[in-house]
Amino acid sequence: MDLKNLIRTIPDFPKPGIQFKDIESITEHPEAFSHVVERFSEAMEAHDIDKIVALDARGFLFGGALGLRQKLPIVMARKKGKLGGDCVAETYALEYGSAEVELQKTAIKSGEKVMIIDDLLATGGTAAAAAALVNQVGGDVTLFAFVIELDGLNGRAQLGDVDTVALVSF
Ligand SMILES: O=P(O)(O)OC[C@H]1O[C@H](OP(=O)(O)OP(=O)(O)O)[C@H](O)[C@@H]1O
Ligand SMILES: Nc1ncnc2[nH]cnc12
Repeated sequence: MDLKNLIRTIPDFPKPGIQFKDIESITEHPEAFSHVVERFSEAMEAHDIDKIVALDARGFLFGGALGLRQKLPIVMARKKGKLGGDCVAETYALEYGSAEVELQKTAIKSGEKVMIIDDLLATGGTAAAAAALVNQVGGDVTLFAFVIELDGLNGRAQLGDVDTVALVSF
């Protein structure tokens, strides 16, 4: 499956100079989407994951599909103001701005092994903020999974020594 070739690039979105990698070019092809879920399934075999934390918004697609495939609970880390209930929050920088992400305090039980999943790793700010949230509520992040990694932005440096899988890099 040639995922790399399938992924559409939208030039100058959402800001001039950004080459936006559009994972909808994967989800609109069920065979490719299914291939991605199987690759993530393989990557998590070595980890005894208790829960999947899916990142807002495109990470929900992959986290949702993988969680169902693996019969694991899925929780959401969302942009500020969307979740409700008692939340922990972290602010982070993006390739094209900054944002704040939240997780419900009851989403993770102390000691649970967590996989964080998103469509894309760029600067690593989003994933690192999500990991900080999981840590704040007592969880243990043991795996990061991304469909795409943007090599030039050194996002992995933000993720410490936690196992990290990315299926395609640009
Ligand atoms: O590694 P980083 O530099 O943090 O960037 C990666 C994040 O940026 C994009 O999301 P975005 O914040 O644009 O939100 P969206 O998925 O809701 O469009 C992407 O889906 C990742 O979540
Ligand atoms: N180049 C990019 N394409 C898609 N999502 C992104 N998030 C941050 N940078 C991105």
